[in-house]
Amino acid sequence: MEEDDIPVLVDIDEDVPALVETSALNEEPTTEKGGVPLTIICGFLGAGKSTLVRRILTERHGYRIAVIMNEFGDTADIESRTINVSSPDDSTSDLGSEEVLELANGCLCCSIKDVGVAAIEKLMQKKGAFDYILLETTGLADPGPIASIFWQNEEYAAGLGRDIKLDGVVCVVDAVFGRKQMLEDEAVDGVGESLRQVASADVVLLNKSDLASPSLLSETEALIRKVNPAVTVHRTVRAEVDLGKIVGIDAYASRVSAPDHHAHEHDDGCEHEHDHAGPTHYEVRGISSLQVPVPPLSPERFEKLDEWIRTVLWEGTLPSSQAHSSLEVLRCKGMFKTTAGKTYVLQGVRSIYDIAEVEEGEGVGQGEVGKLVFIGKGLGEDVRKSLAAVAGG
Ligand SMILES: Nc1nc2c(ncn2[C@@H]2O[C@H](COP(=O)(O)OP(=O)(O)OP(=O)(O)O)[C@@H](O)[C@H]2O)c(=O)[nH]1
Repeated sequence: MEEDDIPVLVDIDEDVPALVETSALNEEPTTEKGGVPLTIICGFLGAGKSTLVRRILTERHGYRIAVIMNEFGDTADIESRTINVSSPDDSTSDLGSEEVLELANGCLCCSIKDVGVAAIEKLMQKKGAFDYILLETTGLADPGPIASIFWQNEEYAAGLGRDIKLDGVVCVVDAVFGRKQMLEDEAVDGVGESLRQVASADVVLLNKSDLASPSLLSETEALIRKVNPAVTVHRTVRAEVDLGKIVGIDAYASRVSAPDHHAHEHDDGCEHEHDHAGPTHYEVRGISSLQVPVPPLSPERFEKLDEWIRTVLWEGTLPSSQAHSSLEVLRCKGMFKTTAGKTYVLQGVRSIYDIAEVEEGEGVGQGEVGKLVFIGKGLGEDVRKSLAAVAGG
């Protein structure tokens, strides 16, 4: 082993050393658009999150990434975790809290357990050290609340999201047990965390695909798409995936793919685009998704749609309903046009949402009919009909 390859432990209170400049993730560094991009990695227990993280921390990919192990969820019953990123003859693998491990490939492995979001901001203040953050949640954590904290939004412009920009949520699903877990999983409030994770994800790695039969892989993938029609699925073995497919995807930017247009990778490594027509409403054990077409909106309809979204996301009810709040939107996204020819993109995580105009040619799906996708609890046929009536689809 060469001297350069030996990881160095750095105390977080000392200045994090500046790393050697390497190629940025994108041609245009996303930091210029405000904030260091952050990807949340969640996943089912034993699905392969650590395998993915270890790969990122040890492979020579040329990216400067800080990987943060997080315990933001319910910390009470979550075991303490470490990642072995060292070679077998290295004894520095066991990371304590508030430590940063600088690795030979330019990555930083940060352990800031139990100190909350502010600690990441603290890390950011010592910046220059890294230009991309991967946040690994525990196997049981619901990524939704964390995602909404980091999502760049006016509400947070002067707060926590100032230096960090949410790029996407990646969920690692076990190809062997994932389907069973999704179908059986039930949390205290009746919706399993595994379903919440899939519902909140922008990208799913269907990992351990070497161990699952082709039919199980197809069934699991179909279930994932039912829970989240807007997600991109990559089948992986030992979490081997081109990093460009999980980082720098800008899933919360005002540029989204048409929600029912999926790319997924087959075992032959060949990627195909699929249009999934079929039903537009699904329910899997409490989590449902709905999708409606949106023809070009007049200003009045646009206002009505905005009001609908506001009421559903903020109050948990339909605008016309006197009922108590019963709806919970975990994620929404979509794209539509106005009669004036402008294109808008909707992005939402829980109660936070944003409708932004996109430049002509910037968005994908230049057709006249747009689409909206909502994923969450209580989104039944009545909600779909109500949205369809407002959107005019
Ligand atoms: N055959 C096979 N084994 C895998 C694959 N990915 C991971 N493994 C193995 O599965 C086991 C669990 O993987 P981890 O990466 O530790 O999973 P994890 O999601 O971090 O697990 P927890 O943190 O305990 O939830 C390890 O023994 C891995 O070597 C894969 O694609 N195929």
